[in-house]
Amino acid sequence: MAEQGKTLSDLGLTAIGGLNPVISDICVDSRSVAEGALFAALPGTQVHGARFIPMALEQGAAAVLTDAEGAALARDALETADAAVVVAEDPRQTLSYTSALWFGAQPRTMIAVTGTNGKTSVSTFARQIWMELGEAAVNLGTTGVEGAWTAPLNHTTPEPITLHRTLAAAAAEGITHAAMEASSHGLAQRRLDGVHLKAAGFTNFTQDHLDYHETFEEYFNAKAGLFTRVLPDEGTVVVNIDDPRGQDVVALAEERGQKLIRVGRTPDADLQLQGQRFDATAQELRFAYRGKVQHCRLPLIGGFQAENVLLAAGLVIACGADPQAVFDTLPHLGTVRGRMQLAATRQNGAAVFVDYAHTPDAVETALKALRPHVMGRLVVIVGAGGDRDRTKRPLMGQAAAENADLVIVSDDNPRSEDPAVIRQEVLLGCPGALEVGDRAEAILRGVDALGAGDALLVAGKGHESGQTVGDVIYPFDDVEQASLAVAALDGGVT
Ligand SMILES: CC(=O)N[C@H]1[C@@H](OP(=O)(O)OP(=O)(O)OC[C@H]2O[C@@H](n3ccc(=O)[nH]c3=O)[C@H](O)[C@@H]2O)O[C@H](CO)[C@@H](O)[C@@H]1O[C@H](C)C(=O)N[C@@H](C)C(=O)N[C@H](CCC(=O)O)C(=O)O
Ligand SMILES: Nc1ncnc2c1ncn2[C@@H]1O[C@H](COP(=O)(O)OP(=O)(O)OP(=O)(O)O)[C@@H](O)[C@H]1O
Ligand SMILES: N[C@H](CCC[C@H](N)C(=O)O)C(=O)O
Repeated sequence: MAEQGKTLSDLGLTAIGGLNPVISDICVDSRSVAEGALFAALPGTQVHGARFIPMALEQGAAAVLTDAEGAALARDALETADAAVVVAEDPRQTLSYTSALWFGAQPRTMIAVTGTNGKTSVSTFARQIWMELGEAAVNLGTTGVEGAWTAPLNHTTPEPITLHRTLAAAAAEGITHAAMEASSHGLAQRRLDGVHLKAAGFTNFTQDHLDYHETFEEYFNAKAGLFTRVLPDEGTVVVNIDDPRGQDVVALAEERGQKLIRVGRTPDADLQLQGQRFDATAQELRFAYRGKVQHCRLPLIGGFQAENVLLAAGLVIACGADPQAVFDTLPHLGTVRGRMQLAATRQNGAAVFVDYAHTPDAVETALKALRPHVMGRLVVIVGAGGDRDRTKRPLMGQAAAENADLVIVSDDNPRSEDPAVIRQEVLLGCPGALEVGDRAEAILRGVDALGAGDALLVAGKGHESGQTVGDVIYPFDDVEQASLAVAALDGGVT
């Protein structure tokens, strides 16, 4: 855990004029600055944190970390105070390195996964494989810290102070292995730059977050930073080469001389998926690792989960595990919370699945993946989040209409937006759909529509436990609502 009594130079920082105070704490929000703290005044999307330097100094900050713009903005306050001032070209990156030094410990074997979809799944499977092999492992991301030690997280990739506090706490609890999700926001903001990775994975690249990244290329470049900046030269890149952008990641790794494990269906894959057969609850896999054929029964729904599992296996192998021992764990893997999770079954055998598909590609992938497990019709509930990329809404509706037999458009975290307007934008892509704003009612209607052999996919919220309307988070759980709907219609059988 963080030691008191570290000086600026212990944290890798050099102040103008050589001041080197002992630091009591590090923080990014002026409202929580304590006496003797280092305040990182970061350029933000709304405001430059340097505006709050006077407030931080009044509260007793012993040092300020900022960029040249911040130093200029707060010149008067800084000139009259006796705090140490560190000016960095990229203060977010500097803060990441400083946070790593402040908290000190990290689990000794760490990997990170990036890509539009599949990060939570891959990091969860990697953690499950490690635990099956007897390692004390966790995964960190959208679903919090899970595994041999648990803790809640508010972000997929937490900002560096929270991240390193969590990694140090995990290490103190004896955790030796950690699989992390690297979101594009986290990478763009250099949140992972102080993390010591042995391997990094790439799942796929499709549309999301165009509200934050201005172009597709900027979005890809943010993700590429995991391989070009965060992973060291001696690290291993594990990449899904079936995705068109996977080849770009291969090229980046080759440029740096990093080791590579290619995963995919094509013959040049090191870990090659050769065949899949599906039944109601599982899939049989045939795959080969460097030419040696393997068979296993994977107790998971959805063909794409096999890609995620093989990527996870590749990452664990990249960290030194014996490949055959890794493959022997695969039949023991479990469903990732809220990802193609069987939530309830009707008396007539119809199944209700909950999935976190919240991008056009994920809606298409999830529906296509369910087809071979389902004999009858496919019903889907789809909606899009407020205050997020608007351009994906009609595309999500279209993906639903093209791949399901009945589409119900409902609400999914409208946040500050008018839910009816969001639904209209989704409906542009699926004009024939049923519109049921209230999500509990939509689930009830979806379950009611199921005949024998049919299935319902409740898409978008996965593991989430709330519905955010305005500033209020109402308790809401798709899995629970699915059970309630089945109980209401079938008389208590779930
Ligand atoms: C859009 C985004 O990523 N914002 C992050 C960014 O905030 P910002 O640039 O908007 O901050 P700002 O409001 O302009 O303020 C600038 C600076 O002034 C500071 N400040 C502000 C007010 C004040 O009174 N005093 C003060 O010191 C702020 O702490 C900040 O450092 O920098 C802050 C830390 O400095 C982050 O906490 C914040 O993450 C917010 C909370 C967030 O919600 N981010 C989401 C979008 C996110 O990162 N999501 C990803 C994506 C997940 C996915 O794949 O879907 C994730 O990894 O979770
Ligand atoms: N390999 C994949 N290819 C395409 N779609 C996928 C893949 N893996 C998962 N998905 C879809 O994406 C959804 C989210 O999966 P997961 O949570 O693993 O991704 P993620 O990248 O962590 O997303 P987020 O960062 O937004 O939480 C799943 O519920 C599924 O619908
Ligand atoms: N991490 C993603 C999750 C979206 C999940 C969906 N339920 C929504 O609220 O849009 C985001 O914040 O964009």
